[in-house]
Amino acid sequence: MNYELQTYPDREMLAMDLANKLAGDLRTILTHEDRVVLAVPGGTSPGPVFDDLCAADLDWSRVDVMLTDERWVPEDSDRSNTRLIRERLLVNRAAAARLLPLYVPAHEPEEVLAELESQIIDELPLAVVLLGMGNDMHTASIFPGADQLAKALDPHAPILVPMRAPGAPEPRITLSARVLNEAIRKHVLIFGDEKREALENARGKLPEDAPINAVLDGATVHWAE
Ligand SMILES: O=C1O[C@H](COP(=O)(O)O)[C@@H](O)[C@H](O)[C@H]1O
Repeated sequence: MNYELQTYPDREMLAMDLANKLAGDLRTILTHEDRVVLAVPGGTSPGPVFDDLCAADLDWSRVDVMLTDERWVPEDSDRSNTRLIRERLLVNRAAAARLLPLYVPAHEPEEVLAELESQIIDELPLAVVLLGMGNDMHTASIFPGADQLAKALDPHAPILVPMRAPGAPEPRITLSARVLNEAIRKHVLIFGDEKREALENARGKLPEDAPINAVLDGATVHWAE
C-alpha cells in the first residue's frame, strides 16, 4: 500500500496544518474547475480540523461539502455526522459552501437512497476527501463484517451503500470505496497510539479484513498522539 505518513508533535498542530493543506488543495483545484466537492468524515476526530478549516480564505461559494458517511439518526442526535459538520465546518467563511446531504428523515436509508444519490451524481468526482478510521480499521462506514461490505468494496460499486455492521449501533450510509478513490486528493486523519497500531496491523491485510486498505493508496495519513 503506497501512502505517506505525516506525524505531528500534537493534535493542535495537526489540525492547523491539515486544515491548511485541505484549503490549499481546494484552492488549487478551483483554479481549473468551476466547483469542487469536499467529502469529510464524522465521528470524534475531525472537529478541531473543521474549526480551523471553516476560517480558510477560499471561494467557499464554489464548494460542495458532503460527508463520507452518515449514521442513520435524526440530525438533532449527538451521533449525527450532519449535525457535526453543520456546527463545526459550515460556519464562519465556510457557511457559504453548499451541503450535499447524506441524510433525509426516513425509517431506513434504503427508502431514500435514490433521492440522495440523485443530488450527488452530477457533482462527482470528489475533489478532496478527508477520511477517518476506527480502531477496527473501518473507514467511512465500510466496516469489517458489515452486511454490504463486498458491495462497498466492489470496483463497480454504486455511489452510496447502506450498511449494517456488528460494530455500528445504527444503520449507516456510506460512499463506496470506488467513489472515495476517485478523489483527486485523499487525506486520512488518525489520533492516538491505538489507531497508529491499527494502521500498522492493517499492513498486508485484505480490504475485507482491514477496510482502510481499500482507500490508502496515494493517500496522506496525518497522525498525532
Ligand atoms: O463512525 C464513524 O467512525 C469513523 C471514525 O470515527 P472516530 O470517532 O474514531 O474519529 C469516522 O471516520 C466516520 O465518519 C464515522 O461515521
